[in-house]
Amino acid sequence: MVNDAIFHLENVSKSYKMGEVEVKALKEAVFDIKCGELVVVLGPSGSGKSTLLNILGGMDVATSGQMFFQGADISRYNENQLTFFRRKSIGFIFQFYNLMPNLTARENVELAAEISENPLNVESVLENVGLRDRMEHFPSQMSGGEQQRVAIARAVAKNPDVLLCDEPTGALDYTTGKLVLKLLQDINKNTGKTVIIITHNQPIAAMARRVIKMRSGEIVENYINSNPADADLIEW
Ligand SMILES: Nc1ncnc2c1ncn2[C@@H]1O[C@H](COP(=O)(O)OP(=O)(O)OP(=O)(O)O)[C@@H](O)[C@H]1O
Repeated sequence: MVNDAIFHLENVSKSYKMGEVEVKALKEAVFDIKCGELVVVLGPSGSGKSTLLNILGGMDVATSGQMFFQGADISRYNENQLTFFRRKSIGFIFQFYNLMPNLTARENVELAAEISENPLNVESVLENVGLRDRMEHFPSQMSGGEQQRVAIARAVAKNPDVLLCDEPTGALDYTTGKLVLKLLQDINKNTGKTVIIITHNQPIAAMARRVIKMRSGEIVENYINSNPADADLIEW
């Protein structure tokens, strides 16, 4: 269900100093993301997508501007508050899964659940991502798509309000990538969690309710798809 803004950004900028040179990776970003939306942040390499994602997820802080999460001004948070915010509110899904190689699928998910305030049942979450028969397998015994499903289960089991996905299909073949997108879309529909996917892959934007386009550090478009496509039907 889509209702109030979960993220509200006001003139958020991020600069990096490279010796004498200043790189403006994000320039005066202004937008809202509503609670329960599926959002695709789209842009070419170097456009500032990861910079934006790092700020949204509390992994980095803006150089200037304000960012509100559920009404709270995150831009004023100290390190401890940011750590708590990341733990409680954000589930991260990365291109290369970032699973612990020496832990089974179940243990990888349990580890995340253990440090969470209000975790979901680990086995149910693994079942819901289609890994009932894979729980005792190690990452090296699973395909890329299965590993990404473990990573999704790990993010979901924390029971965060937001799933932040950084190129979640980047390391997967076409068919597996589509299955992962479908899973993210289903989680968004069935649980109402806000899902934010960053990608350079234009056709993926069709599955989003909100599309935020970036170029050279700027938000150049921000629009609503009134009729988002089923992830199954997207082609690239
Ligand atoms: N830690 C950093 N130090 C210096 N410059 C950085 C840093 N991180 C990003 N940049 C620069 O900021 C700009 C935006 O980078 P960013 O990684 O956010 O883009 P991106 O759209 O995610 O790219 P890609 O799709 O290739 O990951 C680039 O010019 C990049 O070189």
